[in-house]
Amino acid sequence: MGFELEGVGLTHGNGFRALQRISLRAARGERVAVIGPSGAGKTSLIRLLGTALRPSEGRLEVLGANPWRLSAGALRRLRARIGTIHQSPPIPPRLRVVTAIHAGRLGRWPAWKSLLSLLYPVDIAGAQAALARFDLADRLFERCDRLSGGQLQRVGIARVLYQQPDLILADEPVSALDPALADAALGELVAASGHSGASLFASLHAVDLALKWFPRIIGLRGGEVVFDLPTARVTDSMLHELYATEGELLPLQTRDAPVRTAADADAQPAPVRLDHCRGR
Ligand SMILES: Nc1ncnc2c1ncn2[C@@H]1O[C@H](COP(=O)(O)OP(=O)(O)OP(=O)(O)O)[C@@H](O)[C@H]1O
Repeated sequence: MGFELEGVGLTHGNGFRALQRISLRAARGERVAVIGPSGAGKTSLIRLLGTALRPSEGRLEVLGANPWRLSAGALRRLRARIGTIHQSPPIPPRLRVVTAIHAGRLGRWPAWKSLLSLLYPVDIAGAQAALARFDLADRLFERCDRLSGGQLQRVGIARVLYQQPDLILADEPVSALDPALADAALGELVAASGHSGASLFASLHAVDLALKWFPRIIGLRGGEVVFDLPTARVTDSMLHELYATEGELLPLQTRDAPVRTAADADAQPAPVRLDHCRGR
């Protein structure tokens, strides 16, 4: 099993209720995208699955275990099986790319190897192969603070693939990339997760990318699941309803409808054609 949530709610420390009545199940190896307007609770849900946050109520299992009933050692081992791709990778700026990639396996390597990897890169070929997937093999010894935001985001994806986790959580993994690169990087992530058999759960701002690369889509709004469907059954009207609070145009990576300007304010929005981006 990838994960299972039953009646899960999350109230943040300031009393804000970010998630409620969440019941979801994903099988091992499943690929699921979560979409929804800003503030819907996508990041909160990913942080719950990554065991960074503890549910305020309900039942949560990740990779077959309730993280909050495990001993400290077992929780550490579970976390080493989960790879999280952050929108802005938490990578110390002065670190070299090769060390940032190796950091993906620190939780899996024995202590001596982890320590050695900080002093001297222990698996240069492995790190280079992970970077090559994202056209960054030549940046292996670059300092991370000399990379662009988009390059750093791809290093963050490469690091998680190098980790070889059983569950990949991706929070807006390609938000800093231009459309062509975003599509290619997401394609690599999908291919790599398919190859390794890891479950992939990603939040995506761009609806067209979600429809193209994921066979199952969860629509989240106001901390609740609005729909949870195979991609082929998600209709354009469901999508427009999900994003109703964000205006009439859907957030797309590659927009083929004209962008609405103030001058168009009274005009009917052009329909967004989504058929071409469904299904892979
Ligand atoms: N640590 C926190 N303390 C209090 N409220 C929080 C905290 N983190 C998130 N929230 C609130 O919870 C709600 C959901 O936030 P979350 O970041 O999960 O949404 P999101 O769907 O990922 O949004 P976005 O697409 O803008 O990143 C928001 O209203 C946010 O302000």
